[in-house]
Amino acid sequence: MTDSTQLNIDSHADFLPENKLLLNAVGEGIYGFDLNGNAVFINPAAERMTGWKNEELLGRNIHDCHHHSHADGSHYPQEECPIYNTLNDGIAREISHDVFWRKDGSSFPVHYTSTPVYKSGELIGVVAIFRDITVQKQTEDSLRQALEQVQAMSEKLANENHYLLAELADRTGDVGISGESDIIKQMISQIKLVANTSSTVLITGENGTGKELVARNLHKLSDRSDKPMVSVNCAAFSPALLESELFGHEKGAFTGAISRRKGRFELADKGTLFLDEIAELSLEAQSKLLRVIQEQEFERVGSSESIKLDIRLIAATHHDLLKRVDQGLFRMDLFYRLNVFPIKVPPLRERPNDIPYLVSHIVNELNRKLGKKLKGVSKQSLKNLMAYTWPGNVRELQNVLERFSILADSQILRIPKITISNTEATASRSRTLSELEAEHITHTLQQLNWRISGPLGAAALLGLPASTLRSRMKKLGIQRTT
Ligand SMILES: Nc1ncnc2c1ncn2[C@@H]1O[C@H](COP(=O)(O)OP(=O)(O)OP(=O)(O)O)[C@@H](O)[C@H]1O
Repeated sequence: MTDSTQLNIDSHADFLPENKLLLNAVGEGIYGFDLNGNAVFINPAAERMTGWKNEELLGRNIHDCHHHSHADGSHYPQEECPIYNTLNDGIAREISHDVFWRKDGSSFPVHYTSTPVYKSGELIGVVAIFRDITVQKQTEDSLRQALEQVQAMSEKLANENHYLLAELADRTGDVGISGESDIIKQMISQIKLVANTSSTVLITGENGTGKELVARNLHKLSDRSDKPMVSVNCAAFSPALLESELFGHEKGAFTGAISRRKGRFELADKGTLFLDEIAELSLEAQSKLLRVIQEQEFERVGSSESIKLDIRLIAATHHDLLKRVDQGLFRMDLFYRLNVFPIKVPPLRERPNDIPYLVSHIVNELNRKLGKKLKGVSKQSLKNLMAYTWPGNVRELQNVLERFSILADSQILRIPKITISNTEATASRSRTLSELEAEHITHTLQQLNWRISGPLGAAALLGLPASTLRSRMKKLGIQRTT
């Protein structure tokens, strides 16, 4: 039997390597065993690794010195030792999950081979060659740990992503418009009809009715849904800033333009641009917008280079735009360009039957937001909510439910009758809108002990910024009475 897994030598003396220099030079530890399992040579690397000296082991059965226990400390009987098994059956072995023990009682992981040695076809001993694989094991362990961490992180990210997508789907999904009234069903079918075209849509409706929600659904149901929907609230910028916000600017186009900046039009290319509060655009910005719509191209502020665009435009306003046209505040040609497909979002008072659906949707959202386990509202509460006229529409409903959710001490919300104060007492004479508004604001303030701002303040309940509420109070002459 001659193959690469056995050593063949001519004389017993040859079992001791002729070239001691070579034996001394190799980095692997080498033990030679005779047929009785006694050590016949030990190289310096083996001495270094185990701490056992040549003279301590020569002529001895050394399993008990360096191989007496498994890594967990349990006894390692000699009959099971691969090196001694090679002595018995002459079969070479390669082992990588084992430990050798040092003289000082510590152990180290080893990779070793046990190779039979033959002389004239007869087995005369075994050579064991071993390597300390501590560093390799440490590297493997840290790699495994790193992989486990990466896997845990990737699972966490996947879960978060799933959660965020679910939240997003709930906020903006194609079923995110709650309501079963005919008027809402009709609006949803209009959305589905026009979503997948490139037609410009003008969404009108009172504050808080869901115009932005409609815009998100139009984008989501369109074939542009994998591209961004970029929103701009035209009321949030001064005319000069709005222009650079929409069209971007070149470096140095005006004081403060320290670098070139892309505008929202460019960012929305191939996607949807949602211009909220469109009635607030200055006449100058209206002219520019008209040109972009007509020519599908524009220039950055401070540049003469035209940039081509492919944009689906959606605009929204709570104003009566035709009235603004009459007043000379809005360009008629722009109005007609925007009003290609009008969608009117009905006020909540025209669809009280949607309130139960909205309440259930909003309570679910509040449970997530506030970490509560609310089940809904009581029957009487639902009646009370359906009897109210909701000047602030769905946003006001959200605010009322949030306020009662924060205060709730049971899983079923109890909401008292919500009234515009003194409605009954003065019902016989018709009142102006300002009077009604003043009464409603005063009543709300009284209920909240005249707190204006903060989550439990009147501004939040009325769905207005605190600054707007203060200016409305000033205008309507409302002062604290209690
Ligand atoms: N039918 C609906 N189903 C579920 N949520 C709705 C519905 N309508 C409105 N909402 C929610 O009410 C809130 C107000 O809606 P949104 O911001 O779309 O109103 P808006 O008309 O754009 O208001 P504003 O004119 O003040 O900007 C949002 O949180 C929106 O998700």
